[in-house]
Amino acid sequence: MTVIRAIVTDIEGTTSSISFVKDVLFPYARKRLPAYIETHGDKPEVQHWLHEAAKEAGIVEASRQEVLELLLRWIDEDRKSTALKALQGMIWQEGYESGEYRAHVYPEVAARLHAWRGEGLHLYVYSSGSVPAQKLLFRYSESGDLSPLFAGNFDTETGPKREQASYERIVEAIGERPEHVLFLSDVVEELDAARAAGLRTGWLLRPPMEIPPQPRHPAYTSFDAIQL
Ligand SMILES: CSCCC(=O)C(=O)COP(=O)(O)O
Ligand SMILES: [Mg+2]
Repeated sequence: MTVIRAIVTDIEGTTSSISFVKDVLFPYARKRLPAYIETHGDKPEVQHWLHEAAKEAGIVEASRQEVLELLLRWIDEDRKSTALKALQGMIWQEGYESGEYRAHVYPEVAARLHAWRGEGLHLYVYSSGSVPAQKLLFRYSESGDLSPLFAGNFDTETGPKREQASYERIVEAIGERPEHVLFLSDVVEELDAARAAGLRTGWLLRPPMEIPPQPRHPAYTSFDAIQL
């Protein structure tokens, strides 16, 4: 077995519960999106992502109301749109900073990340959530500030998570050979894409999910079970 030198981890369903993202983060952003666009819509960064959302939907000359309705629909559909994720991240910042919530991480995650880092492994995040949203989540986690443990972050600006080319870009960016990189995720299609790019894979199946008799990828119910 080749040595693992770097670990790239997904967030939702892997380090953190799906419920935290779907029942806390998404409703928080959904409720505040109209007012956020109203009050921050003239900022260049917000304008950029509103424009990108309209472009993604193929709407030419979209009104602000049309883009808002589009974004609300995308939140309900859990669409992994880079523009939506960027805007959600800006809104979530207010919730973290006001102490409205802290980010869920599974109980063993912080200690395991610290242990891997202590062993000299380089840790990265690859999530559909925007890079600023990823940094906030680990900074304001229930297990304290975990953000210094990560050497880098990747989001869908690197490419979709179910495409081989995205993982090829990530290993190139981190400067490792793919066989020395372990990708952790709860989504089998993401793991298939990572394996196609030559990475090692680990499938997180958090209880009440169960490991199937012949899993397509090495499967674990927690980070503590992962064999490097
Ligand atoms: C960065 S926290 C928000 C997570 C999010 O918006 C999301 O879509 C999660 O996707 P993942 O790729 O982490 O499963
Ligand atoms: Mg996931």
